[in-house]
Amino acid sequence: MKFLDLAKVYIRSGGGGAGCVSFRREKFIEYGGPDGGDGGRGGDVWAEAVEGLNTLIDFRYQQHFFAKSGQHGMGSQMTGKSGDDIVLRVPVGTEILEEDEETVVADLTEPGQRVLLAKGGNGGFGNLHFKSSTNRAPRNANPGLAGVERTLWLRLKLIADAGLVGLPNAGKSTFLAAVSNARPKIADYPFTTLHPNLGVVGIDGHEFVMADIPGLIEGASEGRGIGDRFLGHIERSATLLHLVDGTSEDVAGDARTVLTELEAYSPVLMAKPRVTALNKIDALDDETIAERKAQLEAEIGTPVMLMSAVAKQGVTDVLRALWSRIQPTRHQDSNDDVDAPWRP
Ligand SMILES: Nc1nc2c(ncn2[C@@H]2O[C@H](COP(=O)(O)OP(=O)(O)OP(=O)(O)O)[C@@H](O)[C@H]2O)c(=O)[nH]1
Repeated sequence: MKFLDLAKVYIRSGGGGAGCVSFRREKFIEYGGPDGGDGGRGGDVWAEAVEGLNTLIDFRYQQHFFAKSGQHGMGSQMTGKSGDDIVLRVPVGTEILEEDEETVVADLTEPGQRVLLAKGGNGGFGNLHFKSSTNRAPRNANPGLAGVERTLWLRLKLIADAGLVGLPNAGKSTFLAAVSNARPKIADYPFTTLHPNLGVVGIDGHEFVMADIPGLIEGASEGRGIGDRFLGHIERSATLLHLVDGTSEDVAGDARTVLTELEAYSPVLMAKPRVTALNKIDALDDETIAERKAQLEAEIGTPVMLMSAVAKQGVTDVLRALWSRIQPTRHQDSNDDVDAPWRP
């Protein structure tokens, strides 16, 4: 699944139709009064958050959204037809920003939430409207109001329950593929994960969303590598899974690198409940496993779980540990009814 988290769209609401100047013309009726109808309203452009979407990829193929203008008014008091509204269907969690990429127009956090992005122009009045006691044959009508044109950014922050962090090649993609419905690209070189992937994980009858974030490297929070671009996606998640490659000679140093980056990027991320797992234990003998587990625990100061994504060893325990940290936040969400994480 390809993931696009930023999309630029050009929108325009429809202009209003012009009012009509017309007079009633019928046989045997002389000086029929004005009967010019009003112009139709132009179509609005709306955005609506819908469930079941988790990327903005559709907006890569279509970027222009122009609503139709209203039709002009006609004789015999006929109002012009209104232009149809257009609705941009976006994933829940999409922010809409002005062209400057900073000013927030809307933050769509609930399914069904709608925001008017550009209002269609009103139709102009036909000459019927201008009839008065002093002017029984008005020859004036209003033009319709013009539509509104805007350039906007759509920005999607993934709201995953669990975020996967670790150095490139720690095995994050392999793990996500092993435990979820996601099928990320897996390869034996760093930075395979150019786009974060989302997967739905099932454990003991519960489901949660896990996001695979491209590998962090030293200096990522200052803009090196590509991990930093995606750290924002996991800012709102309930917990993090830190995977450490057990085949590395320096597991403590690897873990330190990742934690330093998290700390530098955001204290919020650092403060999240975290599960740390030593991965790829299928490739190690027992002695090495024990040694590296001890080194890692000494470095981070919390217990380390043992796991192999490939051999599916220890995986269930890791998922249970994650779920035990996610569950309390779900409870809280349903009570407060605010900022509920997105559910597929
Ligand atoms: N032996 C062993 N190899 C593993 C395991 N998990 C992953 N690998 C291998 O490690 C390499 C990297 O795995 P990925 O899942 O692509 O790693 P990643 O952390 O997603 O890497 P980036 O996407 O580059 O950040 C691949 O060759 C995997 O086959 C495991 O449990 N055991």
